[in-house]
Amino acid sequence: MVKFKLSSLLPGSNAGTTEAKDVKQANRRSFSGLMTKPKGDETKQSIAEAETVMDPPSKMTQLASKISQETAKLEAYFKENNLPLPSFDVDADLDYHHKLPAHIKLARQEIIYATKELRDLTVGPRESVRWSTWEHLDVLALQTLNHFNIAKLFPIDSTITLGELQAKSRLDSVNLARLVRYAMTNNIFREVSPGVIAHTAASRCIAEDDDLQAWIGFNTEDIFPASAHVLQALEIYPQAVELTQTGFNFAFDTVEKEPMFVTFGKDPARAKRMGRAMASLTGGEGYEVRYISEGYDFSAIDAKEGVFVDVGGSHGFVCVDLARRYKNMRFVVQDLPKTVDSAPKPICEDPQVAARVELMAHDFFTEQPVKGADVYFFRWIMHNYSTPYAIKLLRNLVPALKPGAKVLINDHCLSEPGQENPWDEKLMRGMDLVMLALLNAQERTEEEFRELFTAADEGFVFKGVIRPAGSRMSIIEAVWKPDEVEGAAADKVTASEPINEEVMEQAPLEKPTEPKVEA
Ligand SMILES: C[S@@+](CC[C@H](N)C(=O)[O-])C[C@H]1O[C@@H](n2cnc3c(N)ncnc32)[C@H](O)[C@@H]1O
Repeated sequence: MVKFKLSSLLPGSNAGTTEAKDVKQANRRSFSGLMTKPKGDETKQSIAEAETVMDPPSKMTQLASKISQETAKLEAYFKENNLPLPSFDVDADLDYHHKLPAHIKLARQEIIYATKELRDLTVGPRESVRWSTWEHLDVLALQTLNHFNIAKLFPIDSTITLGELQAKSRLDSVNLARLVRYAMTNNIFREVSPGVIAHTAASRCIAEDDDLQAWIGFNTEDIFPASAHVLQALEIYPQAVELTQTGFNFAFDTVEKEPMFVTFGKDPARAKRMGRAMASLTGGEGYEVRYISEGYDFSAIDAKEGVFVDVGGSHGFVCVDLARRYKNMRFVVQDLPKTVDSAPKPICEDPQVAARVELMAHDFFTEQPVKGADVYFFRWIMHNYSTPYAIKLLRNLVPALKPGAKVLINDHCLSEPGQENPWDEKLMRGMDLVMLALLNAQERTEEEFRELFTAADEGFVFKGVIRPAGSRMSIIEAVWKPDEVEGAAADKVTASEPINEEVMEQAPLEKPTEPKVEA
């Protein structure tokens, strides 16, 4: 930040130059009350006073005070409510953010942004850039420790020597020690005395949370190698739209052979890990499924026992959540045969819910078989595809759509740079790059979603985007030919009719159809 000195306005300085005029202007705007020209000793005194007055706190000081103020708010809340203070200790509350009211969540967020900014300023630009290139080593340590199940090898409430830990693991002593000790720099494990390891809150999460382990496995063993091959993919295929020309394909030797989902379909363990990873993310802050049931009003559809189709709905957790809230709607969860086969059966312990949620094998690159449903829902599907493929998915709905049918996309909706809070911006733009690495796909802005529907068919009327408060994801809505809703045409299938039995009984597809993008 350039700081102008009042002394530069005095006789003998470069007053009269353009630069000096600009300086005057700058000062006049900020400090109009100081512009009467002082004389003699008064001059010096006034300058000293003026400089004291005009010296605003530096960016660093502002950030430090913000951190201090917001931390005081957060801590006061913990104390007033007898909650344990955040800590790295093994018995810490692992998800305390869930318990905070909105204004305290805001204070927590402010601390997160301000600490990052203050740290970056303090480290300085050159050193920040230099060492940001080593962030993959955090991933490397997490990958290996998770893969070799190190966190599970000793009880949460006890300690273990590195020697004992090595005896229980497949890693040799040198590699085990260096990986564990690197992880400690991120508060995963701690060394209570030389060579003696204990759990921390973070290593306890890894030891106890199977979905989190799957999330780490999927990210570090699938996304991490894929990311490391994006450069190679972009060198050869700079247009980056095809599903078989991605970083993932280069990493796993499937270039021009098969898209990632086909590879996963052939490997049940890997597919299951991805499914559990998605479940872990869905429990993560800002991604909870409740934002769909709370953020969008389905009561009119519920009242008429309407049908909701979750296209690419994995194991149906969105439908189960909706069915718990809406007691009359019926649900069809569509996914690839192997995913459908691996879904829990029954899909939920509550029979009233389970009876209304049906699983169906369907390849969304083929025509939609459930005709006349009220809602076709795509959660984390459109962002898996570049525009030509995403258009194809929407077009595959068209023969099934009745006037007034809703198409809801639940994805991130990117804002202009700088509009999101810095944490959300980083995560959402991170997801955009993950999509590039795995599938040559992308996150989209509202305008890009609008264009997607327009390009798919002019019968789609774009309605806009809802972003429930607290959610990182948005609900993007289009309605099929809403002007034709009046009269008999409105319901090709009446809402109270059962879902087309023929469709529900169709043989599961053996293999997903690989789409060919039209030129
Ligand atoms: C990123 S996951 C999203 C899952 C779920 N919608 C959610 O919100 O977590 C993508 C899903 O699409 C499914 N999928 C991939 N290709 C498909 C295809 N051709 N037809 C149907 N489902 C497919 C995958 O099996 C996976 O469950």
